Amino acid sequence: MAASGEVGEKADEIAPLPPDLEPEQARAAGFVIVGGGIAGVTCAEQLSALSPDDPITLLSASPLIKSVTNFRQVGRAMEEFDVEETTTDALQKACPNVRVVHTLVKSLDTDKHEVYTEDGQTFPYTKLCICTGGQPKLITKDNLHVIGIRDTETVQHFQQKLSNARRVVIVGNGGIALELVYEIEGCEVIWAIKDDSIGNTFFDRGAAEFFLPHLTAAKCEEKKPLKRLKYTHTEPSVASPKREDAAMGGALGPDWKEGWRMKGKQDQSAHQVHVEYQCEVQEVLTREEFTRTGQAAENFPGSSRTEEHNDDWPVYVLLTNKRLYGCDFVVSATGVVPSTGPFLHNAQFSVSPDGGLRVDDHMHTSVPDVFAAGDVCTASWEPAPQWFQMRLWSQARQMGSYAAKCMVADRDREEIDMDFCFELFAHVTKFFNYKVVLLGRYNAQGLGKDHELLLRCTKGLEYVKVVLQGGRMQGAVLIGDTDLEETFENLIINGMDLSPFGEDLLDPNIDIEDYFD
Ligand SMILES: Cc1cc2nc3c(=O)[nH]c(=O)nc-3n(C[C@H](O)[C@H](O)[C@H](O)COP(=O)(O)OP(=O)(O)OC[C@H]3O[C@@H](n4cnc5c(N)ncnc54)[C@H](O)[C@@H]3O)c2cc1C
Ligand SMILES: NC(=O)C1=CN([C@@H]2O[C@H](COP(=O)(O)OP(=O)(O)OC[C@H]3O[C@@H](n4cnc5c(N)ncnc54)[C@H](OP(=O)(O)O)[C@@H]3O)[C@@H](O)[C@H]2O)C=CC1
Repeated sequence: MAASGEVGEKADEIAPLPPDLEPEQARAAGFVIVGGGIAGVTCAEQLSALSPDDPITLLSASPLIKSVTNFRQVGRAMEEFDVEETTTDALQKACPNVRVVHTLVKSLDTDKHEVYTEDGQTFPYTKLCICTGGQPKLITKDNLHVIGIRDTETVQHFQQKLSNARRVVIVGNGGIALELVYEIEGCEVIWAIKDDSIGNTFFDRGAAEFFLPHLTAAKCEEKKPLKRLKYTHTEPSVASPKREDAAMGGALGPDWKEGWRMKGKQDQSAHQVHVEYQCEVQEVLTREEFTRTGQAAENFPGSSRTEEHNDDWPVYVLLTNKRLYGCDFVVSATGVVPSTGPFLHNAQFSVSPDGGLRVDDHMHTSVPDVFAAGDVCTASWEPAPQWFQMRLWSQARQMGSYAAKCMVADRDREEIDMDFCFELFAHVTKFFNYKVVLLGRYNAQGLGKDHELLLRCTKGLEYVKVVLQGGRMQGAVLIGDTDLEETFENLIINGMDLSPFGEDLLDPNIDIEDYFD
């Protein structure tokens, strides 16, 4: 089973070449960051803290930028925080040496150390950090019936379409799909996934079984929210997806559904989710195409829904299992493509097969003085055994902050150690209104067959899975209020031999925390 984050490849081509600028010359041009998402804003804030007298320019295509609030370090690698969309004034007030410019970057001259924008401005830099995020990787191009979700505008568009919809097809088995199938009410959902269990990106078949009843039940009563997010509706901008050459706004993140009504045209509030397992989309046809090609029910013998052929749907989705579904629109929740557009004209960039700018263990790209952080980059260093990259809010924050430290150290020609957060993968989130904590190689990613799993599950309450190899904990999935995350995080980091404990490790009658104190 594949997790979306694969272990990085060796960055043998990446050879950062610090310029021969004297420190004073270097200071004059200052730091430039492209992108006002969480990676870019965190990078700017950290740079400002480390280098309060140097000019820092943040170029962002979106008028609103992201800010992290209520940051809580809940373990050595685990963190929780709220996210807000804020105005550029707020950042400039908090960090007086940061100037935010609302503009779209068009190109870069890495020899001259200059960034060019579409409105004709030139920004020289000493050190540049690219934090341009990503865009939805859609199953089709330029099909008005197939939409992706990334920023505030795309959610608005989705919400508007949903309000008139009777049925929607959701494609993909990752974070967005998991959240949508839980949130959508008053609209039938056909969920098409490649795998044989739901939520494959985040958990295994056991955890999928735990969540399955929630696909058809009414939504759980809201517990205390894990995180709160404030989003402001924005006007179309240089970040508008309506413009062909535009960048998107900053990606949504924790609790992005709050404040958005996800209701279709039908009255009932219970979920109506039908999962089509082990299939992909073969074709998306408009009503006209469907009629023109003379499609008939007998062409789709596998389809269990013969009414598709009589009903007048705006769009039809043919799956590889030969099932056919008419629907009002399709959500392609099929991952992210790094937004590297303006930078790839510069052939010096080493790009990973997933389209990200390859960065070394100091967040340096293959181009001198150019760093990258967040969704746009691909971690290309030899990772610690229990860390891998996943395009997540938490990693965007961590990379942005670490990139800033590396930029300052590089300018000052100092050595810097890698941040501890890259020692252990840790993700705290919420699915189906349950707290979900993922630690280390939680899905035994890259461990081969030589590992064992310990499981504990109480239906409707909690699901705990531990991945062990050679008696040592390599990863864990904790669903529900298990209170085990800090202990397990320590056990993974310490690499203690747990074989003497056997299955007692998950015995609910043993207070495991006391055991290891
Ligand atoms: C619907 C949704 C829900 C999510 N939920 C979670 C979650 O619960 N937990 C979690 O950890 N992660 C979540 N994520 C992932 C998380 O939001 C992203 O990993 C993270 O926001 C990436 O941050 P970033 O700063 O790298 O990129 P982005 O937020 O995409 O920011 C990129 C910025 O660059 C700007 N830009 C792009 N091109 C240019 C250009 N040429 N010139 C100038 N500016 C430019 C954009 O306008 C934007 O401001 C979610 C993502 C989505 C889409
Ligand atoms: N709570 C959280 O932490 C959340 C995080 N996010 C993040 O936001 C980003 C975007 O989310 P999302 O779009 O869901 O991306 P994800 O990477 O989470 O999931 C993408 C899913 O789509 C599948 N897929 C890819 N291509 C196709 C295809 N052509 N046909 C069918 N299925 C396909 C992938 O399968 P495979 O892996 O086998 O290719 C995977 O199951 C991600 O970085 C995600 O981590 C989003 C929402 C919530």
